[in-house]
Amino acid sequence: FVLRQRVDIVNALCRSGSSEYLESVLDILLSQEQLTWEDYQNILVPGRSLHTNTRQLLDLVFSKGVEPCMYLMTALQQVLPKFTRAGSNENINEERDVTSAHALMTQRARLVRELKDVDGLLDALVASGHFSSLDCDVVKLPTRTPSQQFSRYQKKLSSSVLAQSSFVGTYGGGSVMRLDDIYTEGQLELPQDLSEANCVCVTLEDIIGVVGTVNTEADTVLLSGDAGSGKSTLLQRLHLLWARGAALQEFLLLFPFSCRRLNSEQRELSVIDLLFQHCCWPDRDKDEIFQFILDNPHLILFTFDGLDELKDTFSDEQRLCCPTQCAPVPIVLFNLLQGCLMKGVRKIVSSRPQAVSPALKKHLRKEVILKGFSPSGIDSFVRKHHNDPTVAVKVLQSLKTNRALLGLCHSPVLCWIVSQCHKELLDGHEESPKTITHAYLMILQHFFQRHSSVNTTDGLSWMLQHHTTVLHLGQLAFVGINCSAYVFSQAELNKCGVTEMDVGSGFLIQSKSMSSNHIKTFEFLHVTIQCFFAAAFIVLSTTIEHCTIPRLFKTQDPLMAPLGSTCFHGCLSSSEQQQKPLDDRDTIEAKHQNIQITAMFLCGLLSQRHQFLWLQCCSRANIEKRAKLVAKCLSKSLHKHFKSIPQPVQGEKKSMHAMPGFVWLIKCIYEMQESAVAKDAMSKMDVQHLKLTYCNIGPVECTALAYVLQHLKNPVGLQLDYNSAGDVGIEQLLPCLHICQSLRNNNISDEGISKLITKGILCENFQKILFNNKLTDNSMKYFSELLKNRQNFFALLGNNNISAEGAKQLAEGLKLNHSLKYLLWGNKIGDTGAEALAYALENSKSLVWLLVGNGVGNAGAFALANVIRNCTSLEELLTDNCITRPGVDSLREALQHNIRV
Ligand SMILES: Nc1ncnc2c1ncn2[C@@H]1O[C@H](COP(=O)(O)OP(=O)(O)OP(=O)(O)O)[C@@H](O)[C@H]1O
Repeated sequence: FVLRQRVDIVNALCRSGSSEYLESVLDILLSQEQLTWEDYQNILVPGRSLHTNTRQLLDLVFSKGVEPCMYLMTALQQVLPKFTRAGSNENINEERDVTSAHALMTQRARLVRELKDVDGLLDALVASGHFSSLDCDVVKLPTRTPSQQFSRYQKKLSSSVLAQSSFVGTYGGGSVMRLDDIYTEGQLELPQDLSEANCVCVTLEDIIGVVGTVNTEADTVLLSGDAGSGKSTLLQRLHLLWARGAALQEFLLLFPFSCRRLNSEQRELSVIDLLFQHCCWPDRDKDEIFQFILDNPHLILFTFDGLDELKDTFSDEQRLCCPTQCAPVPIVLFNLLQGCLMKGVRKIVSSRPQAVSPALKKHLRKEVILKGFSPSGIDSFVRKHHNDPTVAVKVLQSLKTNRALLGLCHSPVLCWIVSQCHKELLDGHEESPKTITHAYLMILQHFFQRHSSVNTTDGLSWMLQHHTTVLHLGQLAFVGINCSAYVFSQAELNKCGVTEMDVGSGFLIQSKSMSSNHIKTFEFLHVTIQCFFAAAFIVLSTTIEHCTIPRLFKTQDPLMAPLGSTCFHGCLSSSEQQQKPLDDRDTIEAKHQNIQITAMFLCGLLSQRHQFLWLQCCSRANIEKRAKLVAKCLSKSLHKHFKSIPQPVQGEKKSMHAMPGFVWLIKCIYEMQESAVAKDAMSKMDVQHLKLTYCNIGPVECTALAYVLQHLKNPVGLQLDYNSAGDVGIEQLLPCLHICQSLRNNNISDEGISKLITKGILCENFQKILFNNKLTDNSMKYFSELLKNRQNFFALLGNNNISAEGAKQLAEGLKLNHSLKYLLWGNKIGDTGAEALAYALENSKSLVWLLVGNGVGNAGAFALANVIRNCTSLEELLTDNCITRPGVDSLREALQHNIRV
């Protein structure tokens, strides 16, 4: 019967599209011991189609012999009573015992799923005299099938993930914001490779998808991005979508970890402890659930947020392969990332870029970079943040007029600050901020005033009123930054004098935790806010050591000692005081990145603009002394940087390839807003060429760069390729465009281009711009104008989005230009565009590379034959287009002519 009716059985079990019937049959066969747990797993393979699973059941039962087949028929009859077949009915019906017990059996699978309150049911049965307490004990033994235990665990895990991911942490201090209401897509990109390709934007799904994979054998995806770029929030979004069943459904279990919290785990743990104790405890059948995880790694996803916050540096030296073996948590984590442990489980790890050492890169499946908000992202975030659309419009308008502030808003954390402080921003009492420090001071004042009984609008009194809170929180922050501690116990709060009232100011929030150990801990709203308080402490404290400030600026020095001040060591636990050996330049920078952010805030807080705040609570002499010291340290660090530049090879220009440390020092100078400091710092820069390629320069860095580079003694050639300046950044760079040579791969669109070109026409240095950006036909009129006026431009517009229409406009300018060598590869100008260009370029003698990859067909080829006839410099013309035989013949004929000439 099983063999004969195979098709009907498969159809009957799968007709509903749900696996409910199949699961019920399996449950029955399991309870009758006709199937083993192993059989069950072989049949019900998650992710495989229902039909295949059902066929697997039939094959297996058939191979087991007649008796299991009889049980299968009975089970089918129970689960699908209408499923009757001639020849089988009588037998089945004979054996059928239509009792209520039987009815219960039929409904078994559904009842098991739906019965949540077993205890209540048992009580009722005992009360009605149907059950003894002994019966109850028997029922309470674990009698669920493995799939039911598993789905129960999955439900528990997803409901705790849902609870943890629904709200955004930064809206602490009383206000709560749902992630759904505020989440705004950030700009996600794959790393730009060296082949000059356009940067590739990706979506949330692509983080796990195949796009951008560089090592198919590795399981770890890196999500990298600067401080406050939104990495934690993006992971939180992924968690939320998974828990809701809206994304990542190929994974049955998702285990989210925070490296920040893993830091506090002092015990040695095994993977099993890590999963169950730090994420979700299985109330029963722990071993079976773990076995399921081991057997199905492809159905499991781990996320690790903030690898840079882990006290230990990634290393692949200590091997751990056994999932039940205990080891220090960082060792377990590193072996998971490498795939030594639990190979096949997919991992997403987020980190600031500086913390990604070459050792880790070897083990990455791919990298995805989060670049903060795009201009439209800023718009949408501000609108989401304000229920009242008129307020949102006002905030956006005010951003339009303050371009430096708009630049800051590309960083989501700053966009959040600006939106929170919209009242302060819009009331016009104060100059609106253009430095990061100013924005953070604004949020400080905003939080204090929100909780203050006295409504103070002038800066004089708010700082005075709250300066002890700033001091307490500052000390806690400073101690933490010094030893990479971001989670604090109540005892640590007490040691730094942090009172309940200080906590009430809203800057500290209670840590979220999925761990089974429920000790209350605190963390700052955001780690950059911790850096800000640490800097405020350095300004206010009367007890810091003299060397603290110089040490802040020595963070590029590999052998730098910790900031440590003996008077604070009392605040640290002995484990915190143990500094780990510094072993690798990349990771040293990572460990010090928060110290660098602290140093940047210190520059801002001691700037002339903000000194008045501190003068209310500290002596003028003290503040002025510290401000002088900071300026001196900055200048010294930059000079040291310049001195390290090697002498040029004979005949070449002296060139400096800036390291990330250079960009940080420039940002510190910008925060100080003192042109004397900028001038002094630049006075020693003795290079002819400054290469800032791949330096992660976004709009904020462009503002700082333009501020400082204006003070150069002699102009340099500035190369800013492979950064993310974007339209807003370009605008900030205008004052130093005269020294700029190239801006390839910078996310520039038509909006940014008009201003750039107006200025670019006047800048002789500007020769090689704008390949691999986002330009369209709309900006070709500006380029046409530029080409008419400038004869030393040699490369233009490769890999943008220009079509025939744009090519026609450009042709106008090209007629008058005799310098261009490289033009328009990787666009989509087609035949019509090629014809227009061919006409304009008829007499060109300079072109080397033209129209590769542009969808040009035969008509275009015929037209371009003329260009070939006359232009002897051409090396590559029409590779990668759609030309067929007639077009090729015409080009060949032109080439022969060219060669003869
Ligand atoms: N996509 C987003 N939508 C809405 N708000 C966001 C988004 N990303 C970040 N934010 C806001 O910015 C704050 C900082 O972001 P987040 O903590 O995710 O940055 P991060 O990259 O993890 O920073 P760090 O490296 O310093 O830990 C968030 O608390 C939130 O207020």
